[in-house]
Amino acid sequence: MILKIDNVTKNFGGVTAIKETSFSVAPKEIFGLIGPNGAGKTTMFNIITGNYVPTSGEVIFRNEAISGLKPHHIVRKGIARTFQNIRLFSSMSVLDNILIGFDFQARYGFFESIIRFPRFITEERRIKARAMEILDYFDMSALAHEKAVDLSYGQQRKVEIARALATNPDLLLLDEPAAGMNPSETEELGDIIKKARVDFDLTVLLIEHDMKFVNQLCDKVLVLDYGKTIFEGKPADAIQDPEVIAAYLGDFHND
Ligand SMILES: Nc1ncnc2c1ncn2[C@@H]1O[C@H](COP(=O)(O)OP(=O)(O)OP(=O)(O)O)[C@@H](O)[C@H]1O
Repeated sequence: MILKIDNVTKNFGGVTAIKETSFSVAPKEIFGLIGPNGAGKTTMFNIITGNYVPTSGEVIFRNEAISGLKPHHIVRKGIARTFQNIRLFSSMSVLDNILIGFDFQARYGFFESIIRFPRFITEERRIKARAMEILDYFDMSALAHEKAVDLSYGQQRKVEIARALATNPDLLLLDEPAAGMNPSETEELGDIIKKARVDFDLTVLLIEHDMKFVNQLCDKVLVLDYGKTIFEGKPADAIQDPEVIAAYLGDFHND
């Protein structure tokens, strides 16, 4: 298993956002975390990425306990994420947004970067070339010098994913990647995620409300309700499960 959530609980004052939750994600799996609003999905992401420390329990990534590590250390270990609300630097170019993802990887020191030692310049060229390759992979190289804010919503979501991939992760966390997308953008996104899993050797953990998307994309899902697991298994079985249907108040039948 690449990721193991071991009996994690997270309390905020009197609110228990996650209660004694355990699950494991296998390498190269596309794993969906689903559940109604307030179920604890984003809290779980924040625990995995080091933004929150669990009240109890442990997050194990590639056989190493990582709970309590700072977010930038966790990125270095190979976990990247996107956010529910797009967090691009809107007035910066698409390329510069991708380059931010590379920042932590740079192998030069502070003084080298000021004096612009040859090693710094070579490294800068290498990183730019790699960023352009990633943009090309997303069919967006023509947009490299556009401001992020001038892109469509679907394109901005793709840039966010591209930036996360620039950190060279083994595990990619996507928080509602299809939110606000139209059906054709959603379909394209699903294809990209499946393709990137192979081409970037990725494991994907995603939060999503669009059950059609989840059903087509995810190998496995975990359904949370009020911080507790109510279902774990195949998405096609989840949407038939009475407890899951009750928790979502029949939402699945709306599309
Ligand atoms: N920083 C915080 N302080 C206090 N309570 C919090 C905090 N973060 C989350 N919660 C609470 O924890 C519970 C779970 O919230 P969380 O955002 O994880 O749910 P979610 O499943 O991601 O919901 P949504 O689908 O609406 O994003 C909610 O009751 C929420 O109010």
